[in-house]
Amino acid sequence: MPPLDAVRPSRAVEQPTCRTSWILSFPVAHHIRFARGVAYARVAVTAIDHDPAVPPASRTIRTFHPRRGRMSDRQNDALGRLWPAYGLDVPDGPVVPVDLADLFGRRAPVVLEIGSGMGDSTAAMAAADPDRDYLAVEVHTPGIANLLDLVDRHGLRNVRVGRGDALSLVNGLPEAALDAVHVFFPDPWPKARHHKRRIIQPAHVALLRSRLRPGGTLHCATDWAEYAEAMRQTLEADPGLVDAYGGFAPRPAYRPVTKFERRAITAGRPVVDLLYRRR
Ligand SMILES: C[S@@+](CC[C@H](N)C(=O)[O-])C[C@H]1O[C@@H](n2cnc3c(N)ncnc32)[C@H](O)[C@@H]1O
Repeated sequence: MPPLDAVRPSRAVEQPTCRTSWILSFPVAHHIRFARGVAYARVAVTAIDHDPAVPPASRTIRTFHPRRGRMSDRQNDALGRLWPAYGLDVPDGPVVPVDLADLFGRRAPVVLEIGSGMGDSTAAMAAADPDRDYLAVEVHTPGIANLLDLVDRHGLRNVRVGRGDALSLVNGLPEAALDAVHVFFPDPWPKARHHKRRIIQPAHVALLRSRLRPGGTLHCATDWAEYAEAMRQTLEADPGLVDAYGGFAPRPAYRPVTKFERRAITAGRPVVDLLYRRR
């Protein structure tokens, strides 16, 4: 079996059509279910329970760049075959409740990985940690397809892949639903006028924290020094979080070194980890 980071994209691809895609009209909420490996949408009329302490995250300012992608035949095939069983479309607009036990077919602690890129870290961590479920969220289709291919090749049953804005997905999760949230090497948006697009900012952190169980961890890593300091200040300022390490932490052994991180190391940019717990 090839190493987890051996896949290289090589061919242009259309956006996939997914059996879980649908258009929603407020106030009817739709509920995602998986049965016998097939995803389908069910109409439910439950109201969504918003935490009034959490300011709504902006729906117009995106934290990601639109990117074109190329995919290998293998990734195309993985996307077509595995999306119905492992994929979760995250629609824009109205909040859609996500039932994690339905999604994974069991009740286990869930790790949310925001911006999973090509999915190498997610696949490696999920393989090493079968007692927890991993929900990766990405907007970049080749990365999603690559992760599905890794899931297939490594026989991972504890991974699901969301396609869309992670903040929309998090809004649809119940309070305290997550064991951990990973935000590894988020886009740094270095220009001052773009800082509002950073994923680690007070409103987003409050939202993420609200979905962590008490004691659950928010783990961020970055190679961008100025963003690292801004992250530290933002996480310190959140009244519901406590620094689990006491400043920048060394890379925990469970976090694999990704291609992206290797590039940063080669370029001489030090990498820092930040680990905070929900009180
Ligand atoms: C710089 S890459 C890092 C990828 C990966 N974590 C790694 O370490 O290799 C950041 C990724 O986050 C994704 N991203 C940014 N904001 C997102 C959001 N709101 N929802 C889903 N994905 C997002 C981007 O598409 C991009 O692939």
